[in-house]
Amino acid sequence: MTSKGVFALRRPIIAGNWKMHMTPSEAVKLVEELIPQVKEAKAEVVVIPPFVDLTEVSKVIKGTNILLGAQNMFWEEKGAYTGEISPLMLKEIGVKYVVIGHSERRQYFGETDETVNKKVLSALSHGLSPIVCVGESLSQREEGKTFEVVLSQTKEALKGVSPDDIVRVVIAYEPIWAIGTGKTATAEDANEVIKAIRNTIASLYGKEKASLVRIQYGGSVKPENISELMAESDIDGALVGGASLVATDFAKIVNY
Ligand SMILES: O=C[C@H](O)COP(=O)(O)O
Repeated sequence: MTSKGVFALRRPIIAGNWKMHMTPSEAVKLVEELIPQVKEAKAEVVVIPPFVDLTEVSKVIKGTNILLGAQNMFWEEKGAYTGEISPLMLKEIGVKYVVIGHSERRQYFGETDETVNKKVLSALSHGLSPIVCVGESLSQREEGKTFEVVLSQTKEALKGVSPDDIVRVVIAYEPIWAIGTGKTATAEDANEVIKAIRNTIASLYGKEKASLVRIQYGGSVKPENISELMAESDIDGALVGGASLVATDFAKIVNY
């Protein structure tokens, strides 16, 4: 039996990371369109708008099956940290998930394994579930370093996470070369890396815990390739960028 068959408790999670798209009024329109189209979804559905849209989107999705995520957060609760957003602020407006260590943040905003780890620990201690992004660049893949890079990012991100909390962590495997490029890792290749991530979690927390951790694939996920990805044994969902900006496309992905 596949690991999905044995561990049916891993409910798929499909999240739309809007990145720096959608003003508050556009955001409201998008979720209003989305709500009726995803209400029968078997997967957990998450939308991840920019910070300034969160309050409005939170109001619109109240009472629906759509959950709210944020794209980043700082690890402190409050203080003189101009421009930052704290876990308490996110909690109060109904955020459940927070993306941490997206490759765009690692690339453009100086996010490191160390800051990722601090944010993961802070999110967990404030009752937020982190969606921790890991993934290799094209040159790392070409040099045969995919597993080394991804597994090291995973271990660093999880330092100090307790066995109780590990099941609240979601990992998103996003090969950087597949993000926004139209190039997708083959479902099989993605599954191999995701299996290796699960084995790493098993080596740290035991097989049973690892079997409960949800690991998504991200990188040019579209209505056309979602079924193939979800058919793999270890892929538990998707972190969707571009295709989550069009309600009908995101709905098709969610209802794969
Ligand atoms: O967070 C989402 C990913 O970076 C994937 O983006 P994409 O679907 O536009 O390739």
